[in-house]
Amino acid sequence: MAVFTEVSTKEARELLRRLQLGKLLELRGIEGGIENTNYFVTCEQGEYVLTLFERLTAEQLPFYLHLMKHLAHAGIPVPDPQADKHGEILHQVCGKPAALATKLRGKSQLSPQEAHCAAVGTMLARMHLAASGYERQQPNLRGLPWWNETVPVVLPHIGAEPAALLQSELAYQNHVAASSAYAALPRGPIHADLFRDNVMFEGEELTGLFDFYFAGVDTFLFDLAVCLNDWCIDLPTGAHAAPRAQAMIDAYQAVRPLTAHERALLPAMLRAGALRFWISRLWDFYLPREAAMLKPHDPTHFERVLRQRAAHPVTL
Ligand SMILES: Nc1ncnc2c1ncn2[C@@H]1O[C@H](COP(=O)(O)OP(=O)(O)O)[C@@H](O)[C@H]1O
Ligand SMILES: N[C@@H](CCOP(=O)(O)O)C(=O)O
Repeated sequence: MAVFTEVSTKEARELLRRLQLGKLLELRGIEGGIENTNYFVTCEQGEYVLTLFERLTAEQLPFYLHLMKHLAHAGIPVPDPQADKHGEILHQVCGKPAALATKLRGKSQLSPQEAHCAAVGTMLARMHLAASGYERQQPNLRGLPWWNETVPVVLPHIGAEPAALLQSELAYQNHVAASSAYAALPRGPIHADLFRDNVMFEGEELTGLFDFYFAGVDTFLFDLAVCLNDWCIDLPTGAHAAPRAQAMIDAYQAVRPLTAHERALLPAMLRAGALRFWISRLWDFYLPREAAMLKPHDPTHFERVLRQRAAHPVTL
């Protein structure tokens, strides 16, 4: 379940009144997700998703919500946060920061084929181009500084062999980040967590991207690497799935061709993407939040992906 905070119909009605969206017809808690409280809200004006932010602060949220609005205006199918009569899109519900955004149609495609991977590649590149015009700045809060802070926190919990890999990979990524090739990578606002469960499909048509709450300014290549590491691998082994990866990369490049530096650094960013989620999963696993936290994701999955990426670099 992902209802950490119960929202009453009275509170939902009050929000709809402020947003002038008409009468509440249905309020239903959403089971998926691990970060926030989510409800489907049906009202006279349509269907929406109400999110109460459990971890992110009111200072961090405007970057994500305005990015979603910017992308929605640019024609990217993302949830569009609804404003009150003052133009405010960050609200308060049950004393927590909250947003009400349009509901996307479709459902997650958890067993993607080449056509789905191509659709993600196309939309990711379109999103990067559209996001380039977004002016607010916020770094990827799960980027290299967070890895450097968090690795020492999780190290005491894991065995000698994974600990050695974690430390050596972190050293390698610090080295890459200090290089001139890395400094030359195109960057802008990225989604940074575009896994299979954050994309909607109807058949082979991609109908939406959501869950922008790990977004931040980082390299576009890192975003592509995160997608390749989830959509284009064999999940049980973590091995690269070449046909799906080629479909995603070709579709991405048809919209935004990769630069020479991006092509050269793809193997390093595939390792960076695996390291990022290995660290966050270790952190969630060994230092879970109190109360209603769900079963954490398996950290060893991204250890396997990282080992595969290091042993079999993918070159373009
Ligand atoms: N805008 C949306 N349109 C349709 N469904 C949504 C939308 N936002 C969230 N959902 C549904 O809610 C679930 C949980 O949302 P998610 O953003 O992944 O939560 P969390 O941030 O807690 O991980 C998703 O799997 C999806 O089914
Ligand atoms: N995609 C991440 C976890 C983030 O969860 P989400 O439900 O908010 O996308 C992972 O797999 O570790």
